[in-house]
Amino acid sequence: MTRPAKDFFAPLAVGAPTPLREIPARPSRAIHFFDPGNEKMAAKVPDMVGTVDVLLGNLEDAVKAENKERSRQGLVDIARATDFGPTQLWTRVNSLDSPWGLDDLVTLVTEIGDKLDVIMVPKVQGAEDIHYVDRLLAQLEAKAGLDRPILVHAILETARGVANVEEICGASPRMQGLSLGPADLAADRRMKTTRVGGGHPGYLVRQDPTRDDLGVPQYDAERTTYQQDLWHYTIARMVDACAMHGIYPYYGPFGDIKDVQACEDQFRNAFLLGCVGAWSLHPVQIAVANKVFSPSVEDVAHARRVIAAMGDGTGAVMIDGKMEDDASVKQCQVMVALADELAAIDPELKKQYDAIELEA
Ligand SMILES: CC(C)(COP(=O)(O)OP(=O)(O)OC[C@H]1O[C@@H](n2cnc3c(N)ncnc32)[C@H](O)[C@@H]1OP(=O)(O)O)[C@@H](O)C(=O)NCCC(=O)NCCSC(=O)C[C@H](O)C(=O)O
Ligand SMILES: [Mg+2]
Repeated sequence: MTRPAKDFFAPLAVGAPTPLREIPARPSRAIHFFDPGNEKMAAKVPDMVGTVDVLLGNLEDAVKAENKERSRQGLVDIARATDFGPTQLWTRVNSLDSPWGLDDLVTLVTEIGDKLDVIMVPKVQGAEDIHYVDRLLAQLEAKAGLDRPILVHAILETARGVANVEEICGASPRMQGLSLGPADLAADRRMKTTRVGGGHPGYLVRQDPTRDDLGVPQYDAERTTYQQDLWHYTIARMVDACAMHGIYPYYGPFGDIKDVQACEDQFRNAFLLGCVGAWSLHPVQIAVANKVFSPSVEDVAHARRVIAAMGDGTGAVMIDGKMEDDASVKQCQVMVALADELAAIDPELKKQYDAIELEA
């Protein structure tokens, strides 16, 4: 049974901080993964502060079993030694059924809980996983004397998780957002792709055959094919569930590091559908995510024009031959609100948005 409404925002342990009523819209275009136990990667972290919205110390998949403790301790050391300024610090802990998940939570919250913004929980199956983490975090926060709650981000990477996506999003006031985990999800669903995210050339639709003068289909004639997005359905479900609960959806990883163009396309599909960011696995993907998840100057200029022309936001006007009304002004407000949030933390973007405004 879910908690009654009157108890939903009550702390789950004596001395734990009061849960937030609203999840702040903090820019998180790129969630950059690094292994805190990898000396080369860890050495790069201090210089990445301020260049990326989120730095995430990854303790789960991609960290070898024999290095789990080293990576956990590495994250504690980095968090203590680094001033993260405007950059958020997240972690991805090991799954709740693994030998490391409990120690990850206990160690990180009690030792660096004051530095951690969000804990990403992999392979979430249903509300029961979030309830478990919720109560444990409250106990640990109380023990550590934390004065603000750590937020929780769930990765959607099992068929059961997808089926339960709405209840996962609404399971706790700590829920900050969801990411797609396309590799684990593909395996769990028995999809026949071995790629880490992105499309597949076999997932396509084909143009109808042309016909000869007698109307006979020419099956052997060349026909254009159009590759489709394998992840469209899941991302759309995530976006609706997140929007319904006032939390944030993210595309996950794109494993073909060298193919920055296809990465950009996959990220843009997610952006257009409503996602606010994606994972970056390699430094080269940070710029891709920052570009894609920032509204273009043209879109911001257009949105501001529509808002200005619509006055109190009701009625209908024509702009450049197109009808704008109460609904389209709301779309424009989404665009401008995001631009304002990003401009507040990204001086280069601010300059671009301000310059367009002057020209308009
Ligand atoms: C993908 C990598 C293994 C590639 O590493 P490497 O071969 O070392 O790349 P480069 O030689 O191009 O690296 C150049 C330098 O940059 C450093 N580097 C590389 N990646 C990072 C990083 N993420 N953060 C910081 N620094 C990084 C290298 O050390 C080189 O340094 P130097 O030699 O001093 O110049 C590697 O990028 C990597 O391991 N990335 C992270 C992978 C990861 O986190 N995977 C887990 C997330 S995806 C997932 O879990 C699937 C999901 O859950 C699902 O189910 O779908
Ligand atoms: Mg995974």
